[in-house]
Amino acid sequence: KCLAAPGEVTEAVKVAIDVGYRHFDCAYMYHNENEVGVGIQSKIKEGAVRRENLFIVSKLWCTCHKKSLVKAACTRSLKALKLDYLDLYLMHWPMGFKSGEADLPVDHNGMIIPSDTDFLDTWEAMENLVATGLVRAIGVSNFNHEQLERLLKKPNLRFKPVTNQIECHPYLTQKNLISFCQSRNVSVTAYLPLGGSSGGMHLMEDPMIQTIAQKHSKSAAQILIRFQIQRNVRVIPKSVNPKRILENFQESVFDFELSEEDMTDLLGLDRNLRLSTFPITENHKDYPFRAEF
Ligand SMILES: NC(=O)C1=CN([C@@H]2O[C@H](COP(=O)(O)OP(=O)(O)OC[C@H]3O[C@@H](n4cnc5c(N)ncnc54)[C@H](OP(=O)(O)O)[C@@H]3O)[C@@H](O)[C@H]2O)C=CC1
Ligand SMILES: O=C1CO[C@H](CO)[C@@H](O)[C@@H]1O
Repeated sequence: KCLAAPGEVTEAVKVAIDVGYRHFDCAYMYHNENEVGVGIQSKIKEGAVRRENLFIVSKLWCTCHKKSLVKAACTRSLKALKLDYLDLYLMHWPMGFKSGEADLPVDHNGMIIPSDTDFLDTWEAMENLVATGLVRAIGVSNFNHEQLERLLKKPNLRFKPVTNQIECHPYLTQKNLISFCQSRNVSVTAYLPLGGSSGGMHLMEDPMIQTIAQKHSKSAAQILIRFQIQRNVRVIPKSVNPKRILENFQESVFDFELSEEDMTDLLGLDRNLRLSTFPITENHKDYPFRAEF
C-alpha cells in the first residue's frame, strides 16, 4: 500500500485482514512500513490472524544495493513491520543509486546519481538473507527479460527469483515478459493493476472494460483483477477504502469467469502505456525500459 496517510494505512490493513487478505505488498520506499506493522501487529495480538498465515513482502530500495548495506536495509523494514522474517523480499529496481540520506540522490540536472554496484552482487547479499532466515524467498521487480535472464544465468546462483513484480494492466499487457518469466518458472506479480490513482490513465473508465463489467454485473476493478488471475498472474490492487478493499477481494473475483473473447478483447487494449517510467533514472546503465520487453 503506498501513497496513503498514516492512520489510514493502519486502518486499511486491519480491515483487509478482517475481510481475508493475507498478502501485503510493502516497501521501504513507501515510508509507511511502521503503520502497516501496527495494523498487522494489532490483528495478530487480537487473534484475528496468525503470522504464519500472512504473506508479507517488502522491497530493497536502490540506495542500498551495496552488498554491505543489504542486511541493514532488510532489518530496518522488519523492525518497522514488527516482524522477525519476511515471506518475500524484492529488489525494487535493477538500478543501484548512490547511498546516503536521500532516497533519490540527484545531480544538478535532476538526474539520479548511480552507485557502482551490479545487481548480481546485490542478489548475493539478498541470498544471504534467505540463508540466515530473515526472509523466506527473494525476487525482483521492474526487471526486463534481459536482466532477468542475466540473473538466472548467474554462476553459482543459490536462490532463484520467485517472482518479477512489474506494471501490468490491459494498456500494458506485458505479453512477452510474462511468457518469458513463466517459461523460466518465475511468477509474475502485476502492480498498478487498476491503472493507479486518479490522474493516472482512467483505465476503469475504458468503454470496453465497462461493457465487459456490465455483462458480468461486476465493477471495472473486479474485471481488471480477474483478468490477471486468469493469466496466472499474481495481482496486488491497492485501496484504503473499506468498501473497495472488499470489492477487490476473494468471492467477488473468484465467482465468475471471463470468456476467451473477453480475454482477447482485454488483451487487445494493449497500447504499451507505462505509467511507472521513473524518468529521472533514464540514463542509468540498468534502466529497464530501453529494452523492448
Ligand atoms: N514494484 C513497483 O515498482 C511498484 C509497486 N507497486 C505496488 O502495487 C500496488 C498497486 O499499485 P497502485 O499504484 O497502488 O495502483 P492500483 O492500480 O492498485 O490503483 C490504486 C487506485 O485505485 C483505486 N481503487 C482501488 N480499488 C478500486 C475500486 N474497486 N474501484 C475504484 N477505484 C479503486 C485506489 O483508490 P482507494 O485507495 O481510494 O480505493 C487507488 O487510487 C501498490 O500499492 C504497490 O504495493 C506500485 C507501483 C510501483
Ligand atoms: O513502488 C514504487 C512507488 O514509488 C516509487 C517512487 O516513485 C517508485 O519508484 C516505486 O517503483
